[in-house]
Amino acid sequence: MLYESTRGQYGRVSAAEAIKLGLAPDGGLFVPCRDVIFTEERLISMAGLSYQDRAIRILEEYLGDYTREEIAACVKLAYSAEKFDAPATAPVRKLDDSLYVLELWHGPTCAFKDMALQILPHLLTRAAAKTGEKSSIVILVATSGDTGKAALEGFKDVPGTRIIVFYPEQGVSEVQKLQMITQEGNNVAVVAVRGNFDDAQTGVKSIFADKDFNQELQNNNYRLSSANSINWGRLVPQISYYFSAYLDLLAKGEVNRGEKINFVVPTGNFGNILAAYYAREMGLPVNKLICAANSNNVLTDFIRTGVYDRTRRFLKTISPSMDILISSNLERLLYHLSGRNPEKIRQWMGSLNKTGQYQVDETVYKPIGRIFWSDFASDSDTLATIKAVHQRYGYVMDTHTAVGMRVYERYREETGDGTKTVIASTASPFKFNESVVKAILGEDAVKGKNELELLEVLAVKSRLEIPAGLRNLDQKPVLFKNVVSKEEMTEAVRNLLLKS
Ligand SMILES: N[C@@H](CCOP(=O)(O)O)C(=O)O
Repeated sequence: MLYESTRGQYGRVSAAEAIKLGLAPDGGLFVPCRDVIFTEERLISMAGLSYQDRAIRILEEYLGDYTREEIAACVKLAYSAEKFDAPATAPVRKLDDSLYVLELWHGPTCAFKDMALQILPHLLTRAAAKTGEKSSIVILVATSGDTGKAALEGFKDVPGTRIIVFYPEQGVSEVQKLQMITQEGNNVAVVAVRGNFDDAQTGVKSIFADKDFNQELQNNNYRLSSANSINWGRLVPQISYYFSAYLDLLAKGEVNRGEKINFVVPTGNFGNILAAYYAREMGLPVNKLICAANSNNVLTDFIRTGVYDRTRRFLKTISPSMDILISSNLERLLYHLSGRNPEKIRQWMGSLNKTGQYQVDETVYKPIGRIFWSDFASDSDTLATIKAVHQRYGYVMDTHTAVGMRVYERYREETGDGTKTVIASTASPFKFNESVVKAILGEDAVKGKNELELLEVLAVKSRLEIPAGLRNLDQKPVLFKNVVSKEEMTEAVRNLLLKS
């Protein structure tokens, strides 16, 4: 399988090259050059397999220049019992006869990002070897909270790599921040940015685009790559869990052969839902992909109108990982739906850059309406949903998952569609415990307590164990205190790599 850039100004590359580069040098995103289709028979034959074996079947379709043994070795290292505290890796919980929750947060950092970032370092180091890379790979990450910690955990102490994570100084939860600034490892760095996630992501993308700086890095034996979902190696492992969820339902007799289901995906950078789109295109029986946004509802407006407009106030919400107005992965969807038209993509992305807006044409807008449905949930909706779900099902969900749940309720009210539905649960409730405790126990329960004290409160109330990765965070030394403006991000990278 070869990969091409959505902007059409860079040659086709192997999977290893695409993963090593992260972002295409013309500013585009790498996408597979041909479609991958799983027949119904093939799908059914995977129902009895473990998560690991299902993942191998998906990955080998896309990573043609890796042997099955190499993929299997990467999968085994990534999805082991030491790393994931659920035997099923990504278990599906049943809430009622037509509603299920796919828990994607049983990895070391308690967010769905582990599903990809536990395997990406193995894929990337092999990619470097396959492409004869001599330089150290420097992973630059922009995070709104979850990707950063998951990438640090995945890449810490990986030989031949360095990792630098930029996060919005005021834009992540206390737990998320502590997880990152206490990160140990001989190749890691964490930098706060005065600004929001979009500033951090735009800053990272402009470092990738800065030819002189990249040359300077090359002269010092460094090559940049990415661990955000702009990197195909981040996205492709995420396809596996949609297959796995469906196969679990099939294996348990919850769905019949060929029966379609809906997926609800809380999303900000459009990576998670794009992985679900690929799964659907590959033949997974999916009816609707329900895109759940928070009050930064740029994606909802886009899906409803075909107009992408980021010229609006950036809001800080209680689902901070989704506080994003520039959703990078939408570019891949538009590329596919426009019939792989790089001119159109350049036009729309150019307009987004210049004016903050673009409008897609009918050929793209129509299939979007057929495949996707979208709505958003405000913070008060989110809190009310956590409480209602806890009362109704005894199930505790985090704020991002609750956004998904609320949007699903609206979907049902509006469409009457009773298709079985799986909500992608993107983070452990312990990670956003302040809002979760407030929702379930009321305002007074959080008064005067920090998020680390609230872990205990939530553990008692939910009768769940505090995940290992979140315990004792306050006793770890803070190792990173650097704060920069978005204009200083390149200099921060230079200082970390070339001057220290
Ligand atoms: N929600 C993300 C933002 C970056 O998204 P990614 O999927 O492209 O890594 C975060 O938590 O950092």
